[in-house]
Amino acid sequence: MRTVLALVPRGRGLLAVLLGAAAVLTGTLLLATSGALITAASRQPESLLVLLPMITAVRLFAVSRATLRYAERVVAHDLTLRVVARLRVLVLERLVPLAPAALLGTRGGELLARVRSDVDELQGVVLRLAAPVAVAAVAGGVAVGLTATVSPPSALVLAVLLTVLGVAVPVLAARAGRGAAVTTARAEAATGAEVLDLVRGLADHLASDGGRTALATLDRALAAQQAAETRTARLTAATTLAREGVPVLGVVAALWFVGQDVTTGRTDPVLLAAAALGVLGAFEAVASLGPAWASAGRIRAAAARVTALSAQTPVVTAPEQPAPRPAGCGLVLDQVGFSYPEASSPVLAGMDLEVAPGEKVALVGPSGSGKSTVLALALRFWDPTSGRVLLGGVPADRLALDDVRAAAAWAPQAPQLLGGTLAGNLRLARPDATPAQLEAALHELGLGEVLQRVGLDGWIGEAGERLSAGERARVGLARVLLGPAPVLLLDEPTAHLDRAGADRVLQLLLTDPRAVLLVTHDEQRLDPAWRVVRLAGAPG
Ligand SMILES: Nc1ncnc2c1ncn2[C@@H]1O[C@H](COP(=O)(O)OP(=O)(O)OP(=O)(O)O)[C@@H](O)[C@H]1O
Repeated sequence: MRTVLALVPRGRGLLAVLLGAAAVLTGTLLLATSGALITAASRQPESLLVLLPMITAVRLFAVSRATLRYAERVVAHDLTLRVVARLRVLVLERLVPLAPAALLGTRGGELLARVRSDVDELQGVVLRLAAPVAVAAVAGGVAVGLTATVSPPSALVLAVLLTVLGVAVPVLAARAGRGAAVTTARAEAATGAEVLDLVRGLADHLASDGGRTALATLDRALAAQQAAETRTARLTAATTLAREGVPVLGVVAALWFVGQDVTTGRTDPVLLAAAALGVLGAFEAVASLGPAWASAGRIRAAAARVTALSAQTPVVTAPEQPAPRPAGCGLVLDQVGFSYPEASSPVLAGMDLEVAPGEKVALVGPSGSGKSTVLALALRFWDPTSGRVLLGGVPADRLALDDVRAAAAWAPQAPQLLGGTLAGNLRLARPDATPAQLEAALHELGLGEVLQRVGLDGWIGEAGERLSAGERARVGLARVLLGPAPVLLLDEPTAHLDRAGADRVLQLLLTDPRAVLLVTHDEQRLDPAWRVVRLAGAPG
C-alpha cells in the first residue's frame, strides 16, 4: 500500500482532500443554516430583511456544495487513474523479468487475476481509503470546532460519536471481515482460474466427458465464492445498522444540551434547530469510512498478492554493467551442466557445443535428453548450474537480457501466436517489414495458400486457432526468419509438417547465412551439410 501511496502526486492529493472536506462542511452548514432559517421564519418577523442573510447563505451553500463535490470527484478520479496507470507499469516491469522460468509454478488465470483485478483493487487505496480518512479528519475536526462555538458539551458528544462511527465500528467490522475478504479474494481468483482453464481447454473437455468434470469443479468454486460473499454481506448489514443509529444519538444530544441553554436563555432558540441539523450533517464526514475500512481487507489482500508476485526473485538477473552488444555471432556451450530446481538428477553435464557463425548444427537425441533445455540456456531463460554459455564470444550472463534475445531468435515447438493478423504476428520480429517482405516470408515456407485464404490483415483466431498446428509452426518459423538475430534456435520446426513441407523448411534453413541450431527427431532427413550433435543417451 505504501508503494501505491508513493505514486500519488502530492499537490493533487492535497487538493482532492481539501475539496472533499469543503464539500462535507458546506453540506453541514447548509443543514445548519436551513434549520436556523426555518426557526427564524416561524417567528414571523416583521421584515423579511431579517431572513435575507440566512436565505443567501442557504443558496450559497447549496450551490457551492454541489460544485465542490463535482470538483472533488474530478480531481480524485483523475488522480486515481494516474496512480493505476503507473501501478500497472510497475507491476508489469517486475513481472517481465520473472518470465518464463520463475512463473512456471503460477497458473495463467491466477496471474491474470493478480495483474488485472488486484491492481484495479489497489486503486481503492487512494479513492476509498486514504482520501476518505483524510477528509474525515479535516471535516470532522472543523465540524466539532464549529459546534463547540454553540455548545461545548454537544461538540464533545459529537467528537466521541464521530470517533465511534468513523473508527471503532469500521475497525471492529473490518477485523471481523478480514478473514472473509481474504477467503473471497481467494475464491474469486480460484473461480477465475477455473473459468480460464475451462475456456482454454473447451475442446478437450467436450471431447473427454462432455465437460461434466470441468463444470462440476467450476460449480464447487462458485459455491465457495458464494459462501464467502454471504459472510461479507452479513457484516455489511450490521455496520449499516450502526451507521444509521449513531447520528440519531448525536442529534438527541445536541437537542438536549442546546435545548437546556435555550430554556435558561443562554442561547438564541434559532440555534437549536441549527445545532441539531448541523450535527446530523457532520456525520457525512465519516460516512465513507465504513466502506473504506470494509474495503481495507480486500485492498490489503490484493496488495499482499501483488507484493508476493513482484517480490519473487527472477531466475536470471541482468548484470548491473552489461558488456557491449557482441560483434560476433556464434553460440558456444563450454562445459555446461544444468539441473532443474528440485530435480533429482542433472539434465546436462559437462556439455560442449559450438555453433560457428553461418554453421548449421542439428541437435538430436531421445525425448527428455535435454535438447530444448540447451536452447533455453542459450536464451538465458535459465543459467547453467556449471560452465558457461557464450554468444558472439561474450558470456551470456554478462550481456543485457535484451542483447541476449537480440542475438538469438527462438522458434519453440509450439510457437505462441497472438490473436490478431498474420501481419501483426510477423511484425513482432520486424516491425518495419513491408507487406511484400511479409508475403515473401510466408511464400518461402509454403504458406501461400494460407495467405490467400486469410490475407495478411485477416483475423487468424485466438492464439492462431484458425490455422492448423503445422501452419502455426511455420508462421512462428517465418517470424523468426524475418527477424535480424544472427543465431537461430529452432525447436523441432518440422514436427507438424508432411515430408515435402519438412524438406522445404530444412532446405530453406541451409540457404540462410546465419548460425542455426536445430533440434530435431528427423535425423535421417538431414542433408550432409548439417553437422549432427548427439546428446547423451542418443542411439548410434
Ligand atoms: N521446467 C522444468 N522443470 C523441471 N524439469 C523440466 C522442466 N523442463 C524440462 N524438464 C525436464 O528436463 C528434461 C529435459 O527436457 P527437454 O525438454 O530439454 O528434453 P528434450 O530433449 O527437448 O525432449 P523432447 O525431445 O521430448 O522435446 C526432461 O526430463 C524434462 O522432464
